[in-house]
Amino acid sequence: MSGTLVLVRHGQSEWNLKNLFTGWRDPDLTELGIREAETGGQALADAGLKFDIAFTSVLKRAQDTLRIVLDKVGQTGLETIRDEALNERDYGDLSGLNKDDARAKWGEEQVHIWRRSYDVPPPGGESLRDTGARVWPYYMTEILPRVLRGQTVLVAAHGNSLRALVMVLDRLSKEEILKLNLATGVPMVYRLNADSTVASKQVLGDMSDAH
Ligand SMILES: O=C(O)[C@@H](CO)OP(=O)(O)O
Repeated sequence: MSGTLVLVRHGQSEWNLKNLFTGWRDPDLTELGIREAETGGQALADAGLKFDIAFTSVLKRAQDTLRIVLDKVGQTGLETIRDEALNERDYGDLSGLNKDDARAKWGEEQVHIWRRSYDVPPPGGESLRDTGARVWPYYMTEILPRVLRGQTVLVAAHGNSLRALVMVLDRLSKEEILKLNLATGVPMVYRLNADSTVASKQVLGDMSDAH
């Protein structure tokens, strides 16, 4: 066995609450989102996890979640790499629109296809496959080598950038990943084998609803 990879989706954001497509827009966490991050951080502290390095996106909701988690595990100021490769899927022209208004305008089915198909991008935006096309290489070159050297690495990111990673780690099919909604603020702890396959996966509590 080599190292440990912990993935955590940011807590609820203002735009999750308002039911808006968010993508690369940059809303803050809500009070609930802050509490979700605290709960996730406490679960990591209770599990006795200590990190060597953290990764996050360039968006506030993921960075704030990371800061709260690091505070809970007693590692404020841990070396952190921020990269837009870990950003949420770009929602293109849908960014900032209300999800129900979009359903009224384009129909339930079309909006569902944009939100949950594997390779149909929303207008001007990214599909999950497009998101994976930037997340996977970043994982391979920046994150995985550290885990294989035995480090414990924390990644605080987004619903869809993390779904792209979970798809590969859990060997999920396109159909399976589309059904998976990651809970906010709930850490997923992966222990990896030396050949980069998953030795074990533990989800630390599952008290939060996915959005
Ligand atoms: O709005 C977004 O950016 C994402 C995540 O909240 O939404 P969806 O559930 O459609 O992937």
